[in-house]
Amino acid sequence: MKNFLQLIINPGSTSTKLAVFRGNEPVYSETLRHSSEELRKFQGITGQFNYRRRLVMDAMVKSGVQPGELDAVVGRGGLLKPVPGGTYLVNKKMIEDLEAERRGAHASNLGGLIARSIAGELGIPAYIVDPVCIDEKEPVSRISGMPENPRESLFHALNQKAVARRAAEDMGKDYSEINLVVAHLGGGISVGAHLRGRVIDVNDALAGDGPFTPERSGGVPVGKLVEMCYSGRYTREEMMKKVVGGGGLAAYLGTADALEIEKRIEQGDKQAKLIYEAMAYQVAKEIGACGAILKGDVDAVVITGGIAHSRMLVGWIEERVSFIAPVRVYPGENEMEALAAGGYRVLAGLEAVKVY
Ligand SMILES: Nc1ncnc2c1ncn2[C@@H]1O[C@H](COP(=O)(O)OP(=O)(O)OP(=O)(O)O)[C@@H](O)[C@H]1O
Ligand SMILES: CCCC(=O)O
Repeated sequence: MKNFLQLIINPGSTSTKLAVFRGNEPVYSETLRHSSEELRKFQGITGQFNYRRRLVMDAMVKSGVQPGELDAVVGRGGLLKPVPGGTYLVNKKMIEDLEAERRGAHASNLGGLIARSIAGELGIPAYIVDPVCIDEKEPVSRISGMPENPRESLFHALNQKAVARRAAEDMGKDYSEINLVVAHLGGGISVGAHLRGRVIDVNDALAGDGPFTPERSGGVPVGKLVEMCYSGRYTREEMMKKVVGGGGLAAYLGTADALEIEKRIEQGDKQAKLIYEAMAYQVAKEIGACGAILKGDVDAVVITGGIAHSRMLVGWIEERVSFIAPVRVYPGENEMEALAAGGYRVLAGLEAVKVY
């Protein structure tokens, strides 16, 4: 393995994670937390660009790594037009789309913007890897029943692809020769059908599609939703908050923290158990749907994300889906490693860089 030095930047809604990787080893890592009071001072997400860039540069100084030694800067991206999976060069067109928030606002948009800004000054390439807008869906999966409102692909592509590759490796296979159902269970939830290395269907984790999550409503009865929107009882912002940010576990139980909910269940809270088990039920139902999409030809069901740490929740899911295929659990997310690996594959010439 060559010793390429990469700066990795992963902006989330409340934090910016950064790391420096030499080859595939992290030599420095830090999570910069941003309070909501701090972020409120800025105009939307793009308005946070200078603030977060400065924090990243300060952290670089602390790390002792000389910027001049870097071979590439890799950021997590971004709400762009739909693209196939891979490592993309951050080019002018991508910067224009990210700055204009052409597909929407998302913290990961800042990944490409900050990466390009730092790399540009150093005369080295900036990349993004497996952005949330990866779209490998089959045409049939896009039909929703409402022509103006097709089903789109917005999901935890970086972690889903990284964990799928890892599961394949652990099974002694190549990702491109097996079929997997991958469920990412975090603040948002996405469940994807991976057919020989392509995510041919997945719920849109941002639009209120699929299972409910710690803080999102997921798919709800749509007729009643329309009635609520026109009832005069809620503003547009209040309705959006019910879908993303204040839905799911947070709406029923007042917290999005699965650990806190498990504590309540252990103390005998029946309502907490009902709602938490319902989330597992909906995830299992979505996994079953992906099993049908793959025509039952599934090599493994893979469960990942922060909540995959939970034996209770994973146990409930396993009870319902283990008939489909063996269940493999990879708790947490490996986004920093996945970004570094994507940059490395291109720097080492193992994979061609994609152009947006
Ligand atoms: N050991 C654990 N057992 C159960 N739940 C856990 C554990 N550790 C974290 N969680 C839960 O995982 C959830 C957060 O997951 P994660 O950190 O993957 O989300 P995120 O990164 O904020 O969002 P996303 O994954 O959608 O990008 C929270 O509900 C948290 O309580
Ligand atoms: C769309 C996937 C990332 C997120 O949940 O914000």
